[in-house]
Amino acid sequence: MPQIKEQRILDYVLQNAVKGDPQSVVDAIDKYCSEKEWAMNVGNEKGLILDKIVSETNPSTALELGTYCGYSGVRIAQLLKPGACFLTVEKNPVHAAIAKQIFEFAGVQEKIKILEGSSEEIIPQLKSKHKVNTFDFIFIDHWSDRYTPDTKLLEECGLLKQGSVLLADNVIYPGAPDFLQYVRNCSRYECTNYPSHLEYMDKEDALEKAVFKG
Ligand SMILES: Oc1cc(-c2ccc(F)cc2)cc2nccnc12
Ligand SMILES: [Mg+2]
Repeated sequence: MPQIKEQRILDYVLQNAVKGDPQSVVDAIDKYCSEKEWAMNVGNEKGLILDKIVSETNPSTALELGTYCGYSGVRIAQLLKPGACFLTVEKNPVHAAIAKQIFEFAGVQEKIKILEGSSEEIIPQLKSKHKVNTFDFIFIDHWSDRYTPDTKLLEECGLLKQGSVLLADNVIYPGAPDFLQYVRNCSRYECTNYPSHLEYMDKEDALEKAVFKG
């Protein structure tokens, strides 16, 4: 019995999903986390909303804050057009290592680059070190107390352009009240709320989309 939950999730994927089939990896993680052990993947209900917004945005450049085991990274990567640049930031090296193996098994490792470290340390390096100009799409799913400071940091670092789409998970549970207050009261954002439920639970949650107006 592997010692940590994330390793057990990876083992379940390796034994139950189909190598090179991203959707089977997503489905296997959802099956394990709804039947065996809860984990903080965005899940299928919110995941379908994520899919719709990624497809509508059709980003050339995408950023994810909070990789965890790579569940949302696989969902996003499978929707990206060829040649799109997708970076995902993960502070926890153990989780980053699990996500790397999930991406490789799903066959999306060529589409996605994991940046290990804290968002506050990595965001200021994105233009210089990672040759990024601006992001078309950003999925915010790390720690809710970083949502607002990192959004401001993205603005200050010139990483947003007119039309950049920010999509934040967990704005109801665990909650990101200061982020909602910031983007909903800032004239530079056009906000839309997508009511849903906490992954694998009946608890209410929601995604918030904030489109940067420039
Ligand atoms: O989707 C999520 C859910 C939770 C979470 C934790 C504990 C609970 F009881 C309920 C929900 C934490 C998260 N942290 C970072 C990114 N996403 C998260
Ligand atoms: Mg989340």
